[in-house]
Amino acid sequence: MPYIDVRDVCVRHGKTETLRDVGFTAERGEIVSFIGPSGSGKTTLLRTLIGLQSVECGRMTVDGRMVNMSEPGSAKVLRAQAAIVFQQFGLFGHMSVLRNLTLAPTVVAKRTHREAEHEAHELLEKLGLADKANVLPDDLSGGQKQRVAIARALMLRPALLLLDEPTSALDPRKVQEVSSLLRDLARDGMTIIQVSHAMGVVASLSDRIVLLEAGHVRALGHGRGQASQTPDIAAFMNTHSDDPESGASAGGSPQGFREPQF
Ligand SMILES: Nc1ncnc2c1ncn2[C@@H]1O[C@H](COP(=O)(O)OP(=O)(O)OP(=O)(O)O)[C@@H](O)[C@H]1O
Repeated sequence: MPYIDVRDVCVRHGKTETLRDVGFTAERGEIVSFIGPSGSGKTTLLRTLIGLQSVECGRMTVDGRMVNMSEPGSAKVLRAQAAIVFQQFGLFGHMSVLRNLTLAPTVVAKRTHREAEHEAHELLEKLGLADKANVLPDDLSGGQKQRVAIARALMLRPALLLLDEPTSALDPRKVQEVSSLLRDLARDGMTIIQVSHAMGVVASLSDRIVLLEAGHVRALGHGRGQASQTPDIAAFMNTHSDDPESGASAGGSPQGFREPQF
């Protein structure tokens, strides 16, 4: 049984069907990328996975346990093991970077301040932010805020990490560093799901790709750096690989995915 098994998810906003019969699976330790045109439903699907979005139909199991997707507040199975990084980062502006990182672990997870601070300093070091611990978020660049937001999510030691465009504010070198960190985390067993417009990052990181189009799954791709991929995914990635914000040059070529095995 896959670690995540999502089937037939439908989401509606008023009269608009934002997601229609969406499904995919992921194994533990895999990196899954949601790609697709603007407005195709990627962020909505990410929010749905962590119980922030009401659904009209569909089912999902995580680690073999059923998540009640029709009641956002009841997604306890997920809350216990998932963390999300939003596109707007959502940092607490009046708290130092260090406090942003240690707040949830000390208050919610009841870890000691000493332990949480030690871990926070380690993560900040890893993400090239060692000198920013006592700085307020407003005094950081967009890319620094993005890395702080990722570090804060990692402080929760999630089994499942959800990321909405995790490299959008980063320069190419930082894209490489964050990609490398995500790869290491996945190798250690963390399942990572990202929404991304950065085709180079998608190509180099993804074990699976879900191509959304107008709220439904246009194609599912499987495999990192393998010989072929689905024509629809290849076409989408090739058309979007010249996007200057795509990070294509930083992360590798969009070519080379294995045939889908869903
Ligand atoms: N709260 C909401 N109320 C009404 N419509 C919404 C809401 N959230 C999303 N939508 C609509 O759902 C569709 C999908 O939005 P979503 O943000 O999931 O797309 P996306 O693929 O992530 O887009 P982008 O790449 O531009 O971020 C859009 O048409 C959007 O307007």
